[in-house]
Amino acid sequence: MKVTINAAMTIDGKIATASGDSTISSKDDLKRVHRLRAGSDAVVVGISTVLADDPQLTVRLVRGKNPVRVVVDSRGRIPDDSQLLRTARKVRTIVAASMQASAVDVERIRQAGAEVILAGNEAVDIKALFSALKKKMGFKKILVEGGGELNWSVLNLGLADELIVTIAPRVAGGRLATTLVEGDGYDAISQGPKFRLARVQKTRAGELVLFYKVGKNT
Ligand SMILES: NC(=O)c1ccc[n+]([C@@H]2O[C@H](COP(=O)([O-])OP(=O)(O)OC[C@H]3O[C@@H](n4cnc5c(N)ncnc54)[C@H](O)[C@@H]3O)[C@@H](O)[C@H]2O)c1
Ligand SMILES: Nc1nc(=O)c(N)c(NC[C@H](O)[C@H](O)[C@H](O)COP(=O)(O)O)[nH]1
Repeated sequence: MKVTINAAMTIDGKIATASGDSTISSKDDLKRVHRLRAGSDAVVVGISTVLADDPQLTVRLVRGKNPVRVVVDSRGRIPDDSQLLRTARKVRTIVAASMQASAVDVERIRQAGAEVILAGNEAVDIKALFSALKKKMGFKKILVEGGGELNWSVLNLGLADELIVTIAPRVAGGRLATTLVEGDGYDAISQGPKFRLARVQKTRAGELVLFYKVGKNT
């Protein structure tokens, strides 16, 4: 199973401002993201992205099929009025929760038409989730669209094969702004995974799109 992380960030490495604005990619770059989605079996985001962006996670800007939408949501907090749950009967949607989710919320999410996968006691067990997506659902290509906490988990667990980052000609600043990779972080730079730059694209909007192959954590 191939796992790709895709995100857009400012020159100073932010994927959202401290107040949650993540309007970063140009229209051209968003078309590339939608093409990426159309070529993926599933697109995965963290619950904080859902709460901040209320995303549809569908293919709209180009022709192509919708991927299955997966939300990593340990406590089952996804709102009933979220676009994802409101359209869960039209576009297959999976909520990955942990034992922290109440039976009431699990049932509420199922009633909305989404499937629930339980994996993990506290945080969602991402390794177990990805294994289920591969073995139970037969998914071959997973697109992780953030945010920063989910990107950390996927990278730190060594689950990512590719990282695609769009650097927009913008600066967000803000010591509390969300960065590309959040989480506990490494003490030493050398502890983190290594990346091989495979391709660089420049867009008409002056963005740089960097395509990395992910090595294993050293
Ligand atoms: N610019 C971009 O490309 C981009 C992409 C996605 C999100 N964003 C922005 O990022 C922000 C959200 O990012 P974030 O880092 O706060 O949260 P996130 O979207 O990565 O969600 C993290 C949350 O998911 C849940 N979770 C459960 N198990 C987990 C696990 N094993 N690993 C990680 N998370 C787990 C936890 O509640 C955790 O706090 C929003 O402002 C959004 O707009 C930007
Ligand atoms: N590549 C990229 N550039 C951005 O500028 C941005 N904000 C995101 N954010 C990732 C997130 O998962 C969803 O792309 C958005 O929340 C919007 O998703 P929709 O258009 O509603 O499907 N991703």
